[in-house]
Amino acid sequence: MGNKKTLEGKVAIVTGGASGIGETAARVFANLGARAVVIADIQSELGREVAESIGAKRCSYVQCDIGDEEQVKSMVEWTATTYGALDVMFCNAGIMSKAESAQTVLELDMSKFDEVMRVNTRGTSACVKQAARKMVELGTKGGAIVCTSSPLASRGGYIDTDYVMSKHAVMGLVRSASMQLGAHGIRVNSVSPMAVLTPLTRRMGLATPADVENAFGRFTSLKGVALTAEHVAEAAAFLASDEAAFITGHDLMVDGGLLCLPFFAPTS
Ligand SMILES: NC(=O)c1ccc[n+]([C@@H]2O[C@H](COP(=O)([O-])OP(=O)(O)OC[C@H]3O[C@@H](n4cnc5c(N)ncnc54)[C@H](O)[C@@H]3O)[C@@H](O)[C@H]2O)c1
Repeated sequence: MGNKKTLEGKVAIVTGGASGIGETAARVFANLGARAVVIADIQSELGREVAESIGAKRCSYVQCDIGDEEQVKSMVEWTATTYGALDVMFCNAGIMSKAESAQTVLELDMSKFDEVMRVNTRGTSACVKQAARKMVELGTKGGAIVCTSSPLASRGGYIDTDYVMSKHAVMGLVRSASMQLGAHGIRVNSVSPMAVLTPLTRRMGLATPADVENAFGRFTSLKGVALTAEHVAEAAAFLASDEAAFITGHDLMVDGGLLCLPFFAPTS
């Protein structure tokens, strides 16, 4: 990353900013000149620590369960009132069912399904809706909404059916919102990272770069680079910045070529 302050003066919200990709995004956004970064999460201790380490002048933590629209609305209102603007909404918070539940269609645990949908689909929708309403109300110029999706939103899954479905829904949201909000000058895009080491992947049993390489290395064409949360955060920052001023409705794959691989290997 260069020294360009591509988010200079912007006020940004990062949902799920207490850990993983969101935490890194909060730091990257601040480094890129964001005037204020609001971390919206349910892990209050972690979230406050991250905000303090970025600096009280630039970063705040707000307790917010994105599955509850009223909490999202209050958090967005608080941000706009405290900092006088809302330029960027990074809808990044997301969950997977616990590792012990493979969530294949035949074994689908519907209560786990409901929780994944409540956060990933309903919660992300509430975040896009409330951020967009506030941007429209404030007459924000160049408002940008970025969601964290997944390459799994473009394919079926052997397992984690609920998670795969939830990310397909996020893509429907991004595409529809980009069409509907374009008239207000608001761009809506997504980033789709391949497996990157975070607390989420650790809960799935992937704890080291070697674990990720063993599990997914053969599925990427790009060799010699390990995906990091910084790569994903920088892709999100690009989409959030004015450098992406004519990009909307786009899903930016950060997948090392995963989705470009052919279905069949050459036989000779
Ligand atoms: N890590 C990966 O390999 C990977 C790959 C593709 C997509 N993603 C997506 O990236 C996003 C971030 O995941 P991560 O890997 O950083 O995981 P993570 O578990 O480290 O971070 C997710 C954050 O979201 C927060 N969160 C969970 N439920 C919430 C709720 N109801 N309201 C507010 N915040 C909530 C958590 O507290 C946590 O801080 C998710 O949307 C995930 O689906 C991750």
